Amino acid sequence: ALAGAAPFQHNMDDDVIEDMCKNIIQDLSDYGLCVLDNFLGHEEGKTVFAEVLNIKDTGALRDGQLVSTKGKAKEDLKTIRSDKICWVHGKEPECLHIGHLIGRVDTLITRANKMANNGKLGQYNINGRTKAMVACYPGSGAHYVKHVDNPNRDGRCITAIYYLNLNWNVHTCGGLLRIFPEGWREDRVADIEPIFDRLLFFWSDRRNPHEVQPAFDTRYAITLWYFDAAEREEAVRRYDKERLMEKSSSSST
Ligand SMILES: Cn1c(O)c(C(=O)NCC(=O)O)c(=O)c2ccccc21
Ligand SMILES: [Mn+2]
Repeated sequence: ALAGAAPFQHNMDDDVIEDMCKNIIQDLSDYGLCVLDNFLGHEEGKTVFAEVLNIKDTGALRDGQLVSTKGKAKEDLKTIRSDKICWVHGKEPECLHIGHLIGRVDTLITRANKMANNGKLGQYNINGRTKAMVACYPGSGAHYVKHVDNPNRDGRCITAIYYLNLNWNVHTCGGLLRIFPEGWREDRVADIEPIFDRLLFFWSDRRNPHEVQPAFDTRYAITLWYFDAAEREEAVRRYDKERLMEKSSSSST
């Protein structure tokens, strides 16, 4: 190892991984979502949090969703600033601990996909993912309207969110993630508190509409979206065709 490079946490031992994977497979098939707490452990969680704070301090975070301006007076737009995001590979020198987190989640998802019946997790064949989206909600009532991550088969099948918020209390800080799982009774929702070192998985498609309720303290999370090979390939093909059509129609005009 490079002199002075902190040797990252030894690999999780196998039966710990196996256990977590069984938990993920069981919960995703029963509820469409799965929560793993104390995922990295306190010390490692804090190294990831420190890198996210550094990203924020360097000003790399950009406005996420557009705050709808219609019907809102100018001044209250400022108060409800929206989420801010940036995309991280995990190989950047200032993001090595985020990279380590990504590797750990990759290990789980890959292993769970192998372990699930006939090598598919919820009938998926997971072969890739997006980069990591680092998100920050400034504590000014910023929220995220109810939405589905992947409503139109863009290839994303599992959303993985890692929360970084130390001593988060939803009663005073808000920022609750409320999922409205399809098929649950009308009055049944899944309320997930964005607490430190918590890892959440859920199906990315229309089965899991969800919203982030207004946050009154700074709220950080890192999201990865995992791809199903077939759905992604089909989505890319569709996208390329659309671009081709656009080009041919624009060139013919
Ligand atoms: C900032 N932010 C999000 O927070 C969620 C989201 O669903 N978050 C759930 C959560 O943080 O608990 C998103 O799904 C999302 C999608 C595109 C761009 C930004 C986005
Ligand atoms: Mn979402």
